[in-house]
Amino acid sequence: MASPEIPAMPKAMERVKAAIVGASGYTGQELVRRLLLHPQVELTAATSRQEEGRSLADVFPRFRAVPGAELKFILPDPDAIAATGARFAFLALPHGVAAEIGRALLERGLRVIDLSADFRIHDSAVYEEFYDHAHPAPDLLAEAIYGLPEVRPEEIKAARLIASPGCYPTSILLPLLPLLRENLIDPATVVANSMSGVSGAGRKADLSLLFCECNESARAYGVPKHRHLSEIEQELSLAAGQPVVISFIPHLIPVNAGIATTTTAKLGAGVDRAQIGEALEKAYAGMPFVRLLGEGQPADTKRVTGTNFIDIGWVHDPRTDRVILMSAEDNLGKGAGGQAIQSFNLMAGLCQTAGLQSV
Ligand SMILES: NC(=O)C1=CN([C@@H]2O[C@H](COP(=O)(O)OP(=O)(O)OC[C@H]3O[C@@H](n4cnc5c(N)ncnc54)[C@H](OP(=O)(O)O)[C@@H]3O)[C@@H](O)[C@H]2O)C=CC1
Ligand SMILES: CC(=O)N[C@@H](CCC(=O)OP(=O)(O)O)C(=O)O
Repeated sequence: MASPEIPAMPKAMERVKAAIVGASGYTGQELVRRLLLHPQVELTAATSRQEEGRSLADVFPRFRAVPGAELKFILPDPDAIAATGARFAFLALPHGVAAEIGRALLERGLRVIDLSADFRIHDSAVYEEFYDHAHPAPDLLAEAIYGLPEVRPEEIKAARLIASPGCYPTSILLPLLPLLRENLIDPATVVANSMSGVSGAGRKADLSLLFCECNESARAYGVPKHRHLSEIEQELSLAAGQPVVISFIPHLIPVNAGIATTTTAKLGAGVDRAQIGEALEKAYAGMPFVRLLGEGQPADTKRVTGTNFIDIGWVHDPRTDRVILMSAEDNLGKGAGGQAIQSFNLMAGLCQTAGLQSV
């Protein structure tokens, strides 16, 4: 009997060289974790002003013995980053700073995936209204693609500059967009309540974020005009084909990571509740990182933290004729670093799920 044929080993693929600017923060650390283990990426640069000269493994001991973690932090100097041969740069920097470094890297031929808010808002006047300073690079706004891979994959593939969405917006937009596109809800009635873990605020010293201030505690903040409303309303309005204004109430809860969002809206006239489930299925069938839980199933942050999934459940309340959408994601995963890598995979012509399959 002939022995079974041994499949040929795939040829070693050339790795795509990538840099992380702002690698010592929370989203930077998530990018490091994912990219060190990404089968088709070589991390060539990681920046931090405070950690310059130390290795990734020294600063983050959990990466000890992981190949590549001997890489040393360098200063966020665009020439030094470009000199490492990186073709892509992830910006995990505060807004305002990101646009300036992003421009310098684009000028040096890199493709940029920005995790900050700097390129998310198409209108620089709206950016200024919500971020309280003039836009640092308004001439680049026209080419930036709002990077929701489930919504505009083809534009992401061709992009030079990605504005990766915010954590709260991702959890609000993905459940709502299909319903607005299909006119299933009344856009004037949308209310979104979100709860975020403390890593959402970044890795910085802030009295209100100390353990004793946050632990065993929950509080609303940023009301009534949290800065994420600018990008949420922009994307909802595009989907609805008319201006949409919503109420959004974020809350801080005492967990390290995870966002749970509950969004409600009145059903449109004559809409049957079954159309809600159908629209979500139609929008996300086959999408690797959107898990539809179905009718009556609440989403739970415990099932998504550490992953790139967003879970979405829904229920109809016949007393108020409102649909209640329940979503959960990791703010550092699908809400930030994971989603940015999903866009990067598309841009680099890789499988969308590469490096993102941990559960
Ligand atoms: N945390 C979250 O859940 C999410 C965050 N985001 C966005 O991603 C970006 C990064 O967030 P996050 O990781 O939380 O932030 P952190 O505060 O945790 O990290 C910021 C990083 O930027 C570097 N940095 C800060 N200031 C400068 C500067 N002036 N020049 C160069 N580097 C600088 C810091 O290193 P050093 O000071 O040593 O240089 C650090 O590496 C932000 O725009 C944030 O709004 C988006 C989605 C979710
Ligand atoms: C808990 C907490 O403080 N969260 C942050 C949102 C973090 C985030 O997503 O910032 P981006 O706008 O860059 O996406 C906040 O409310 O400002």
